[in-house]
Amino acid sequence: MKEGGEVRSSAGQVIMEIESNKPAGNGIVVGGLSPLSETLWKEKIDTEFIGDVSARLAWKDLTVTVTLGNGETQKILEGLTGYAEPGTITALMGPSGSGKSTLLDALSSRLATNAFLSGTILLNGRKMKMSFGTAAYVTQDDNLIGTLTVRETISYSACLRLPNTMPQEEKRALVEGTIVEMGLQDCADAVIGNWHLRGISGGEKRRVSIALEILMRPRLLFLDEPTSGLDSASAFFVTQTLHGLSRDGRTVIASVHQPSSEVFELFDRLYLLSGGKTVYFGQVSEAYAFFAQAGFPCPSLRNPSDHFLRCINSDFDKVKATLKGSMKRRFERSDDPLEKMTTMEAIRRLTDFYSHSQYYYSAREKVEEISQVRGAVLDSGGSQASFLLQALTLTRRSFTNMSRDFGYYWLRLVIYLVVTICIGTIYLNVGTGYGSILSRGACASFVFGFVTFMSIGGFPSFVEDMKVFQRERLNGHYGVSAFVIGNTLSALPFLILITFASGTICYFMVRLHPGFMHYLFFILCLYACVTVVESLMMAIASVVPNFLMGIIIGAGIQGIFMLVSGFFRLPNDIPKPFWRYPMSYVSFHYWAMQGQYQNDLRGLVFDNQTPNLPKIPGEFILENVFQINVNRSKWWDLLVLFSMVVIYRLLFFIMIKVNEDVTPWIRGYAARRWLRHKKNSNQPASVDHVNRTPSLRVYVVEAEKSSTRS
Ligand SMILES: Nc1ncnc2c1ncn2[C@@H]1O[C@H](COP(=O)(O)OP(=O)(O)OP(=O)(O)O)[C@@H](O)[C@H]1O
Repeated sequence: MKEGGEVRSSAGQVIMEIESNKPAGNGIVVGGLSPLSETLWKEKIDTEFIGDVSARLAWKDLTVTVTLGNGETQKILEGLTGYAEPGTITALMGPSGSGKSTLLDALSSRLATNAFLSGTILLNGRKMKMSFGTAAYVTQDDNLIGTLTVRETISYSACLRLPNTMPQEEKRALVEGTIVEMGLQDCADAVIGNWHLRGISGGEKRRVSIALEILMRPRLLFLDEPTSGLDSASAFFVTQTLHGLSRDGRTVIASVHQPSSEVFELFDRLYLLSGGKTVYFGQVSEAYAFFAQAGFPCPSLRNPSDHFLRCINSDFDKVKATLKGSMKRRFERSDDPLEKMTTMEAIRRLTDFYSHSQYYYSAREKVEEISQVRGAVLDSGGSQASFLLQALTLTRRSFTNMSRDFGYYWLRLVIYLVVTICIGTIYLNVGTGYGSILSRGACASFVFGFVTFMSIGGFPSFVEDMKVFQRERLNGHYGVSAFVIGNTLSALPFLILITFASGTICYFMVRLHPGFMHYLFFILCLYACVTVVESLMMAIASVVPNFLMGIIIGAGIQGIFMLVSGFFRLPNDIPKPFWRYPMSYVSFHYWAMQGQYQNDLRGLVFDNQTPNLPKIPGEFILENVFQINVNRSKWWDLLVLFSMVVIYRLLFFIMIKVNEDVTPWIRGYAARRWLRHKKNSNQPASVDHVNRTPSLRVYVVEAEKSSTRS
């Protein structure tokens, strides 16, 4: 390659011109990189292409079909053709349900598993060479950690993704540069905010979400409704920031709902959709003329974008149908051609007009032209930090969040202390009288059953954690193992504190079996149970992101485990099939009770029912009253409990993986089978065009394989 010169294909044909780091007209840096961006890209990109890592995206005859719950199929997008060039910002507009998000998802390989794609998507002339780090995707929801400040949020993200070899000052400079780029200087040290912390505004949150995605300097940026829910000033500021990002040579595509005229003017191109079809694609400045030519001129004093949406929003038909009397006559007298026909008719005319217009032909021509140019393989590969650095950063970040979020552990600690003081006062100095035998059993059952049960109180915080994880995971910030390790290590001190404090109160107030080893066993047993419940709830949160459902499922599972723990029904009396084998052995309560009974009763001597009868040794009670296997050491029970701690953490890991890989695969498989079945039964759906399951993860694996091959 010659700098600023030509690149030739093996056949000697000129395939593209590269003007490295050279600003194009009107200050747009096309293909060039700021020194900061270059640090991140140069090691990753085929040196043949260094100098132009800009993203040219083109899509041709794109159709998306989904399978619905009732077995029907529906076309959500139909034959869309368009392109996006570096240095430009494209607005996807259309009424609600027109397919904006689906188009963004299709372009960024994030389609749902029941959605099937046909047509071609080319990035730099290559079929779908896109993976986690290449294109950044800012979703509608700002899933951020509420207890961190803006600066901390961006800094942690930088540590998670920037290479280990990058000096700290450079990382800091990149963070500060991003803060300035997104106009977040004034709120850089303010917390994001959560249910108990007042934080930054909605507009600022949006900008933080965008900042996190532009940190790695992606060349292609997708945004799903970055301005929805914002007031006009915030919406303008956010769009202006995006406009600025595009002028740095990036390719920006954003779906927008009802932009003000100031916001609308900031976009370069407009892709107008209605019912999944293209109504208009071209320069924003030419849309006005297009609508006039199609017979729907924008009335003076009307915001053009409002007019375009008014023309294609069929909901207006329903509104008009409900008008009565003078309101109806007022519409009928209007000169506006729209009032003389239904919106469905207007949409039909506009789509027909577009498909035969010069706008459509020039778009196709441009798409062909872009498709011929084979540019750089854009793959920044997501995170460039080592696994160790990721795990360490996640541990630090999660620990900071846990220590600042009152609802995560502090509230639980308070409740644990209150409840254990209650237990302590109720069983105070339980002694060794005849009645204390049952009291000791009941106390142990309550502590290891109900007290550990309270750990489900952390579920809302787990769900918040999982949302942040899922956003970051989908954008390739780190892997599942690093997340699970970070979460486990950061929770450790809090769980130790909770079990140590509440266990100590309970142990000494009730005066359980005296002796340090007995005390230690009790605390370790409580710790293991609380940790198992914690892991169980995390595993549930990874697949059930709904508070209520998750808590019900968690409570249900624990309720069943408690039932077979050996207290509510003695072990030998539990029905053998299923409940005794395997359920009681699966229940962590069972092992905790077996161990704690031995820990507490063995070695003690209890009064008999009447004073003249001989005293009862603890071992006798264990065997004959609680039906405990006294030949097994209590330490074996503790060992089983700690193995469960490991198993349940692994379960958490496996559940995330299943949710990520297996569930989408099964859904996709079921949807494909259904489509095939419909085809065989000669129903309208066609599978001929269904050439792949659009799973991002599957795609990434394939992309990696093919890049290794090449
Ligand atoms: N995976 C899916 N399965 C079934 N239907 C879907 C799926 N994805 C999208 N749809 C349907 O396709 C239509 C277009 O959805 P999409 O979210 O793309 O619209 P949108 O223009 O982004 O809407 P909004 O502006 O309200 O977000 C909707 O009717 C939606 O219900």
